[in-house]
Amino acid sequence: MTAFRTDLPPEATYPERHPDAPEPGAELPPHYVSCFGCGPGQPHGLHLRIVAGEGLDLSATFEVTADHQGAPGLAHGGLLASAMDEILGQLGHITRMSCVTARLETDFRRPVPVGSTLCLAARVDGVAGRKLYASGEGHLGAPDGPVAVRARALFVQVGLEHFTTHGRPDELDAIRRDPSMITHIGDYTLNP
Ligand SMILES: CCCCCCCCCCCC(=O)SCCNC(=O)CCNC(=O)[C@H](O)C(C)(C)COP(=O)(O)OP(=O)(O)OC[C@H]1O[C@@H](n2cnc3c(N)ncnc32)[C@H](O)[C@@H]1OP(=O)(O)O
Repeated sequence: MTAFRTDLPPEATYPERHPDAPEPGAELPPHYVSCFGCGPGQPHGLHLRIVAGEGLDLSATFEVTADHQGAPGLAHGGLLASAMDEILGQLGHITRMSCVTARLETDFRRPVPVGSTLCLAARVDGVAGRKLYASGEGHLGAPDGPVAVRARALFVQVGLEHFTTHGRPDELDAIRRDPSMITHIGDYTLNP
């Protein structure tokens, strides 16, 4: 096991954009209505709106509000890491791999004031078996603005049983009652 690293291993390959990946420019559907990162039904969430790029990449905007403070008037680092985790995890939409985060490394390069818009960018760096390597940044104010946060992550592909085995029964029952709480595309159920 290559523990505690997200470096791309030599055996990694750069996958094709999946033929059924969302069209470039399309906004991705939230994978789960109550997701902290993207769920519209999560009142305390980040409400990221994530858009597919031309290749194996995504972009998003994150409006930093007073609810996201750590120090007075400044974003909490853990929330910035959460935003990066979300957009990096949703790269699975492009490769059609349902993944969970195994490792997330974050560099905080500049303070992020409340009231800022953070423009997020994320890309697949490579895939090795079940492992998907990804990286991304958050730019202050504009997609070419100064980098405030950088992240690199390793995601591991899992089956639906990961969620049915480990998820809390209350939420799983709610999804059984209302399957529209999670996103299905054709015969493909996104990581809930
Ligand atoms: C669809 C799109 C929309 C999807 C939209 C989804 C967006 C959601 C965004 C948020 C995502 C999250 O926060 S997910 C929630 C946070 N994450 C979690 O709860 C995951 C908790 N961890 C686990 O359940 C488990 O540890 C797994 C599934 C990650 C791995 O367990 P496993 O299945 O038994 O596999 P295992 O053999 O241990 O590991 C597989 C390979 O990965 C390597 N590996 C595992 N962990 C690490 C690690 N920390 N650092 C380095 N390497 C690691 C192993 O060495 C191995 O390499 P090799 O020997 O094969 O070479």
